[in-house]
Amino acid sequence: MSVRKLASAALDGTDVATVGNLPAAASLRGASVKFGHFTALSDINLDIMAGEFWTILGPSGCGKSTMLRLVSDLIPASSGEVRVLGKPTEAARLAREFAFVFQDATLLPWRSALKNVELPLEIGRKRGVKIPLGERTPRELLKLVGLEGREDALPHELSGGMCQRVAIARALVCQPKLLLMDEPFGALDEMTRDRLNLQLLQIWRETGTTILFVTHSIPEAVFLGQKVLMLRAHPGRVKAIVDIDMPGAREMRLRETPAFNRYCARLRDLLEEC
Ligand SMILES: Nc1ncnc2c1ncn2[C@@H]1O[C@H](COP(=O)(O)OP(=O)(O)OP(=O)(O)O)[C@@H](O)[C@H]1O
Repeated sequence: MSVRKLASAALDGTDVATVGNLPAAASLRGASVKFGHFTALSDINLDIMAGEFWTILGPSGCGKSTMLRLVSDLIPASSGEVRVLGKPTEAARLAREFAFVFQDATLLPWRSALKNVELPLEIGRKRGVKIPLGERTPRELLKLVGLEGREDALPHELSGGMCQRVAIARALVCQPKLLLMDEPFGALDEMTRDRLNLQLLQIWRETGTTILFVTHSIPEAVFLGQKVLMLRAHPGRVKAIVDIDMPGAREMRLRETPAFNRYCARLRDLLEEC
């Protein structure tokens, strides 16, 4: 069964943990998050299948970041269940099944681009964690994100977009099966963002990593996502899952097509209802 069919089965309500041999990259069953008396996320049921690219949209404070923090074991579910690659989130974290990219690149300023990318491997070795030999070395990852020749540059010698690309290379160094991205390009200018969108799609195709990507930008969500998850607020719940079905390559030209604009208009309407 293809990944796409598995995804459809999941969305039809089939228990994907038992569909075929492929576990969902992330699976949430009745998951809720409470901070004291405040419910940030309520009864979330989702299956994000291996290899898919999901974008997450929703009004400010609806729980987009909370959802990524929940999946990445930064916060526990107050009720319900969350699994990553079939494992409880803590086991998935310890097995380095996922990696996180934040809006701020959070590079160590005294380390070169290459040394920043190597950091998770060094930390892993010091902790005695066996890290699988990557298909790509840190140098090759810097090439993949378009930074060949800048390996020795310090973060202050790089632009914001370049620092974010180093952060993506660093996130990929332990070969995560799931990449969680919280507004990674939110602070960048539009042209840089567009360029990084194209590059991220190329990385996604080449690595086969599942991506969960939070954004405030409807065009960005439609351009990148195979599926857009729309959350509504108070409490954070799933408002809609919209399949983005646009044949052909995702190129910048796509943004001028009627199909693209129709998806944007539909999501704008959904957002207004949230
Ligand atoms: N540690 C915390 N303690 C208490 N409340 C929290 C905590 N973290 C998040 N919240 C609340 O949970 C809700 C969801 O927050 P979250 O950051 O996930 O929203 P978001 O959709 O990512 O917002 P934005 O789009 O503005 O970044 C908000 O009302 C927020 O104030």
